Amino acid sequence: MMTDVAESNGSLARPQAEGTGSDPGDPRTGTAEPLAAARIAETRRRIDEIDGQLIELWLERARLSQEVGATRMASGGTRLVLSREQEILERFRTALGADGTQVALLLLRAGRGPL
Ligand SMILES: O=C(O)C(=O)C[C@]1(C(=O)O)C=C[C@@H](O)C=C1
Repeated sequence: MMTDVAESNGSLARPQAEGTGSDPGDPRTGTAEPLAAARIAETRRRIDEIDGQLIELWLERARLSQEVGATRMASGGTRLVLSREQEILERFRTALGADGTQVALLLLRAGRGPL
């Protein structure tokens, strides 16, 4: 499947076009070379495991964030704590660069909702 990807500059980029002159072989792996295809399939199994864990962690984090917000608001506190959000944004930016900031913004939104 060809899927557009949002680049950090806001433009949409197409992944490297299929059919750039080389033999795609099996379209599921993108190679005609059996050893490479086997290695790709094996590595993809690990990628799928990691993606599953990321999804679980994403959902768990969102639930915990909502719990913290509900506890604070039920006690008369604020919905948001912006200094805490800054800490989180900085942590992700330090570890992952500008894309880390984007990830952290999405993580925060998944928990407390849009600003
Ligand atoms: O840590 C908190 O106080 C939370 O409410 C959780 C959280 C987060 O998702 O990390 C969400 C909203 C706040 O503005 C800050 C952080």
